[in-house]
Formats: sequence, C-alpha cells, structure tokens
Amino acid sequence: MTVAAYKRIMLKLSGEALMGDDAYGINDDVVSRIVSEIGEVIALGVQVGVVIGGGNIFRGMKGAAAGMDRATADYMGMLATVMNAMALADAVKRAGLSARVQSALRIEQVVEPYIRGRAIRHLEEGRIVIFAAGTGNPFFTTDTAAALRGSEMGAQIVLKATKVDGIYTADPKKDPDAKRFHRISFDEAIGRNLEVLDATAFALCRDQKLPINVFSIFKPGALKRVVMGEDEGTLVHS
Ligand SMILES: Nc1ncnc2c1ncn2[C@@H]1O[C@H](COP(=O)(O)OP(=O)(O)O)[C@@H](O)[C@H]1O
Ligand SMILES: O=c1ccn([C@@H]2O[C@H](COP(=O)(O)OP(=O)(O)O)[C@@H](O)[C@H]2O)c(=O)[nH]1
Repeated sequence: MTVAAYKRIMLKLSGEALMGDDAYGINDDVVSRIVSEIGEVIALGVQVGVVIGGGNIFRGMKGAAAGMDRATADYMGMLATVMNAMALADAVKRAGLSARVQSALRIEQVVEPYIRGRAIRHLEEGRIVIFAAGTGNPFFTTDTAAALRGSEMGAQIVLKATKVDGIYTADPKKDPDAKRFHRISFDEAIGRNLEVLDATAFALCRDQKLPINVFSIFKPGALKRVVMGEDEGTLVHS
C-alpha cells in the first residue's frame, strides 16, 4: 500500500489559477481536474483543508490602486473567495466527494461560519474543508489564511499550488535566468525577500515550524507527488 508523507494538509489554491485560459472567472475543466487530483490524495487517507484565493474575481490591491478605500476593496476580495469556495465545493460534490465551506466572514444563509472544532471534526470525517474569506481581516492575503488555518488545524504542511513550479532565485516570469530551489530555509526565503508568498505567511509558518511546499497547479500529478513526499516544487523548511 502507498503511504502518504502527511496525514493532514492545508492546500492553498490561487484564485487566478481557477481561470485556466479564460480571461475571468472559473474554468470548469480546470476545477474538475483539481478536484480529481484532490480526490486522489483523499483516497490515500489524507485529510485535506483548502484555502482558496479570489484573484480571478477581485483583488483588494487592484481596487485600492484604482482609488477605492483599501479595507473596502479587501472585503470585496474576501467575498470573491467565498464564490470560488462555493464553486469548488459544488465541483467536489459532483465528483462524489464530501465538502464543507467555512467562511471567516459571517454569511450564514450561504455557508457555515468558521468554527475551529467543527472544521477539525469535518476533516476527521474525511470531508474536504474549504476555508473561505481568507483570515476575515483586510490587509491580509489568502496565503496568510493558509498559514493560519494550517496552524489551527494542526496540518503537517501548507501546500501552495500556484502558477509557477516552485520558488526561484527571482521571479521566473521576469528573469529567465532565475533558478529553482529544491529546498530553502525559512530564514533564507524571508531574507531574500522572495515574493512568491507574502512575508506574513512565511513568518507565521516559520514560527509554527509548519513547512510549505510551492508547486505548479498546472502540472498533472504534482499534488499527489508532493503528498507522497517526492521531490516536487520547492520545500520551505525550518
Ligand atoms: N522568487 C520567486 N519564485 C517564484 N515565483 C515568484 C518569485 N517572485 C515572484 N514570483 C511570482 O509569484 C507568483 C505567485 O504568487 P501570487 O501571484 O501571489 O500567487 P497566487 O495567486 O497563487 O497566490 C508567481 O506567478 C511568480 O510570478
Ligand atoms: O485574509 C484575507 C484574505 C484575502 N483578502 C482579500 O481577498 C483578495 C483575494 O485573495 P488573494 O489575493 O490572496 O487571492 P489569490 O491571489 O490567491 O487569487 C485579496 O486581494 C484581498 O483583497 C483579505 O483582505 N484578507
């Protein structure tokens, strides 16, 4: 029998990645593929929490840059993550798996509020818990929400599925000579000011000794490889 390296994981899915090649919103094929990959790790007996982004619909910084009040724009960004969470949960259910959405902002006619003990119970029951509305606070990101919920849930690792296949010496979209790290320590990642995750998320994970793996959301099978402890993407360690 194949044995996963982790019993409980916190997966951060970028909102923008859900768009696929579309200009906006949620691409059904992309979401179905992600769901089937999550299904593969659930089948290994791994408990899966998901923190979902909202960048495909609204980003607070963009609103603020256009002259909006930053906190107002950030609340709009958090609401965008609730829509993504609902779409993902719906796709999970269509795939025959079980999911619950918990929101950091109260919106109870729509989804459950975030209640830590209840979320842990859902995970123990084998349900995928989708954490919506980030941390519930403006001026934060969903990367930080993944670090926070990962810590609260007692996850053994935070997995950031994103547009690049790991952490590079510089932004690989801007610098073609950038080299990928297989492993990097928190101190080095923070010291080098690498922008692939925000500093708050890095710092929280470092304090909690919660490792992070950054890998490509577009690479089929990458999630399972990470969960099996194989060399995939970049591991950030203490
Ligand atoms: N050193 C780096 N290594 C890898 N990616 C980097 C680095 N610096 C900046 N990036 C950029 O960070 C992006 C991922 O961060 P972000 O856009 O916040 O992702 P997400 O939407 O998945 O949260 C990548 O698409 C990449 O262009
Ligand atoms: O704790 C949080 C998490 C998110 N956001 C807002 O929600 C938006 C969408 O989240 P994010 O940019 O992290 O999504 P992603 O990049 O993963 O698509 C952000 O731009 C912020 O405006 C916030 O204010 N607080």
